[in-house]
Amino acid sequence: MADQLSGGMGNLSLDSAPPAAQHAGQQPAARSYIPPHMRNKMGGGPNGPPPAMNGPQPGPGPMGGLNNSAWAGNNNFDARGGAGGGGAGGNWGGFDQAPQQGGWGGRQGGGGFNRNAYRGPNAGAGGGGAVGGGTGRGEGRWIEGKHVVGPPDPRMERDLFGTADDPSKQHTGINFEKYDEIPVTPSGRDVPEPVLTFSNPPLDLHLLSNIELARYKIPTPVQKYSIPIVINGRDLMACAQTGSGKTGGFLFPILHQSFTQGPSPVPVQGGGGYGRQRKAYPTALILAPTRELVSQIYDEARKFAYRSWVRPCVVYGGADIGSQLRQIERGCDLLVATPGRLVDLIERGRISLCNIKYLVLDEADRMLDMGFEPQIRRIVQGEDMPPTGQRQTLMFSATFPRDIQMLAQDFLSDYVFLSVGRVGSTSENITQKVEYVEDVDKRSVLLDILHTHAGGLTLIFVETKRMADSLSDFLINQNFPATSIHGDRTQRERERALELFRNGKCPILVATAVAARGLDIPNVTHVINYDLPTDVDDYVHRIGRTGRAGNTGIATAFFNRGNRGIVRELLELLKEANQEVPAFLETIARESSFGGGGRGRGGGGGGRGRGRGGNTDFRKYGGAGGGGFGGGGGGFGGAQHSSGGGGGYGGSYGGPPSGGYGGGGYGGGYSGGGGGGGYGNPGGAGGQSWW
Ligand SMILES: Nc1ncnc2c1ncn2[C@@H]1O[C@H](COP(=O)(O)OP(=O)(O)OP(=O)(O)O)[C@@H](O)[C@H]1O
Repeated sequence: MADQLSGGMGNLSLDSAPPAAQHAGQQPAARSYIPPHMRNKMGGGPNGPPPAMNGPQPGPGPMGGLNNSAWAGNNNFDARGGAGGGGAGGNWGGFDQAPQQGGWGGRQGGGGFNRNAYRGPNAGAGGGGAVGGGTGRGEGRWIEGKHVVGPPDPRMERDLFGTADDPSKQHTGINFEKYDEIPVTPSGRDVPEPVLTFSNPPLDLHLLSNIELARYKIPTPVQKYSIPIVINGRDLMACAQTGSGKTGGFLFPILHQSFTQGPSPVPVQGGGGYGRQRKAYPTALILAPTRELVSQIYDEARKFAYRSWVRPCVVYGGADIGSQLRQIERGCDLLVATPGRLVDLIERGRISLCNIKYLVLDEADRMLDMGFEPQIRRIVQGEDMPPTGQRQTLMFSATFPRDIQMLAQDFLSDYVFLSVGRVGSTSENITQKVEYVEDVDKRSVLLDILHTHAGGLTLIFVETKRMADSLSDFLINQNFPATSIHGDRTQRERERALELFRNGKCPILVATAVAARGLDIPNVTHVINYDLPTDVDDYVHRIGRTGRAGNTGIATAFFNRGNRGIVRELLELLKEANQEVPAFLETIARESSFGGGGRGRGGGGGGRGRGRGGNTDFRKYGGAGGGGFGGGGGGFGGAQHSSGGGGGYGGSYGGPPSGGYGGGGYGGGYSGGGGGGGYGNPGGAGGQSWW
């Protein structure tokens, strides 16, 4: 019974009387925060619990759980407080306004019933009582309209935040301060002024204490803008360089809002009963394309939600769904998910999106690109998620091609577009080298590089899963400590490979594009594009696995005529980032522009509106031109992918946005003859829908 009760109700975020919405900048939680400098003065060590003031007393004892019939739906039940056990509740004070009868205890045994946790009569279907917060390690609660921060947990703190010299955590590099020089171009109606520091106001004090634990001193440019934009209730599409802190860019304002506004009530019809099929009602949903990336975002969310009422959860495919369900049942306020697994959980009736206030699409262009669009549409438009205008939608990526921006509009309302860094540029923290290497020579050139490159981690990108395996086998045979990661490996194998890479036991990782986006691994000093991707945006993301958070890195690409499809864009990119441009690239670019064919995508340059320059707010610049390349391409694109119709996508987008995609190139070439304008659903290469 105790088991059933404790934890089992955790996700019943139920509240009849939502806390009075706090306006941005108000700090209701301030009382429960004890600044680090005060903790010592109050008697506790820097990490130890401060002494009790008027804070919660120990839990009410072994039978605390069922007091006052909370179980029967009679209101007085703190969902996460756990009805079970009781008694073990800690003795942590320090909240001068905290309840008298609380109890901090373990999720399983502690907490007990908390009279003061009652938050209103609308107990809803399951009688699941008050909202917000747990009594597990490192968790806080939302009680009577106030955020009551949980007690510090030194061990958890070490796990989450590491120590100052921990090599497994990313540390800012020598160029971190230079981020401040990066130009930021916001566009849209009434863009709020950026914040310059991590401070209160506007940010919640408890969030600030977590940011301090993470040793972040100043916000990165994308964070400076995203914080006030989101706090002011706006939607956002943010395009910022790889490794420049986009994760914090969405987590900080969402957590700030959550800490100040508290949880949302679960709808009465919500089916949040305590039967076997319990449903979670997260208020924030973060979608990302790969398992590794959602895990990483989840880890970040745990850091910044530490000791708060917000409980982050993560779900992704390829892993045991049972344990993910159990995790969700213990409480799920901020959900990080891959689209496929989320759809699965929705179909099983275990997650409702009706309470979503914040929707984040990380790596949004990838998410809306090939493969993911149907699931995203289903999640965002085909279920019970509140529509645009009633939720905030945030999209982040280092690249935002215009065609994807067009598509993304369906999910946004009156949004601000943020472009950080020169348009679509890569970071100058990354030294980019391009070497001419024929396919047959790639292995030996790679060995030369690996022999001379000392120290740090090396990430090698190849195009196919089979190549990833065969190249890593080859390297192992050559006595290089290598491993591989790709979509055909099991989740365990993928995790293990990343772990070995991260901790330096296998400092060489051969990867397919699955590792291209978002992964934040400290000390990756070299990225090698053994096979170049066909899309220059993919190249941008891949090389962005190095040179993060102001650190420096090297990116080497093996280029030969088979890669001429991206030669123009690559050239442009190198110039933009002040990199050395080898003469052969110029030559091949010239050849290409005289009709050398190419590989469809952008053979003639740009097309599809994706050319360099495709990362500006398309509302501002209209659909025209694909960043200067678009118009001219004509027929190159058709050569390989198009079975008819020709035209490639050279025509690009003519005309202003309202005029739709003129020119006709886009729909045509890539799909093999769809032709004629529109950005329909060209059935691109490999039979995969582009959308
Ligand atoms: N304000 C900050 N101060 C110091 N370090 C920061 C700050 N913000 C983020 N970081 C660190 O910078 C690194 C890169 O951040 P993050 O992974 O969010 O980058 P990103 O922009 O999402 O990159 P990508 O485009 O590759 O996904 C992380 O290790 C993060 O901890």
